[in-house]
Amino acid sequence: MSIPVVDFGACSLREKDVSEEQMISLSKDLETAFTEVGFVFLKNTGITQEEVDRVMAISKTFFLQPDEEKQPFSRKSFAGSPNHGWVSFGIERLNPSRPGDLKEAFNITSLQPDIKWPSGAAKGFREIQTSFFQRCKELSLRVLKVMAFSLGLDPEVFLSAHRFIGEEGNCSTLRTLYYPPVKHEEVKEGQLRCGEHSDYGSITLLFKSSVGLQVRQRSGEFLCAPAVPGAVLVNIADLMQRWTGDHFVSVLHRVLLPPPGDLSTRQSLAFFVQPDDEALICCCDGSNKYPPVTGGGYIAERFKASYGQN
Ligand SMILES: O=C(O)CCC(=O)C(=O)O
Ligand SMILES: [Fe+2]
Repeated sequence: MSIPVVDFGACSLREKDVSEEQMISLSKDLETAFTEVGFVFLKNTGITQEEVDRVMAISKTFFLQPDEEKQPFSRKSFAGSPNHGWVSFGIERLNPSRPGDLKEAFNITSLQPDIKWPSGAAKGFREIQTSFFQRCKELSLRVLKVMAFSLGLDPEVFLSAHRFIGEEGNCSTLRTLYYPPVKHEEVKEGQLRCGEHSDYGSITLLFKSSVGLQVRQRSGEFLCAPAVPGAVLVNIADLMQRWTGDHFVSVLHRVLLPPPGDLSTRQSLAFFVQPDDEALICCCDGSNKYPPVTGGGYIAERFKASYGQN
């Protein structure tokens, strides 16, 4: 089955109210997508292509600077926010059995006033990224509400565990990714732009500049995600699968290399939604299939498993 495209217009950020009828129809569409594929394209979310382009443009300006300019913002150099900051090229392996991913990234996890931000050539970076973070937060909360409705749950069930997105006590992250041109003669065996992985938290919003993303289907085969202009790709992450007793599925995905000779760059923006650190996540179907876990505890374990001591 391909990734469904759903019109989210009724719940768009431009709308204040949504009728019961619209909610029923939308929630059915999301439920089907999240149980069968784990991914959905949402059209008419209220987040415009111009907004996305602005974030990508300032991000690219940052990434194209020499490494010395980016070094002061390295991940791990922000006390109290270990995931915040710049991840240099080739360092991360989302699939630990492959060589390093051919990408660099900047994670925006902390919006605290004392955080140091890039300036100079990347003037405006802070304002553009933080305002996009807030837009993604608003959209995520709307999606979580429809998801709860689709499961016949109290609409607050997910929202009440996501009270502090963008504040202390919640590690939701806006990650801007840059994939430079691929020099095929230097690529190691098995190396990709981004190795197979599933995301950790509740849901992820993904905005991308071009094709290359593949999503694993039930059959085990990887399916190319098409370009759907203006749409936001939303996927279920691991903690949400656990939360729903495996009803919604979190699936592997990866980013392939471009064909030899194609020297284009690629960019994407991922908004990783995580529950609050203190939120207690119990299977929402009452099945107790998995023991309760706190949002913060679960994420810390996952980071430990994939990064070890680094
Ligand atoms: O760049 C992309 O299209 C996907 C990135 C991704 O899946 C991730 O960073 O978790
Ligand atoms: Fe991902």
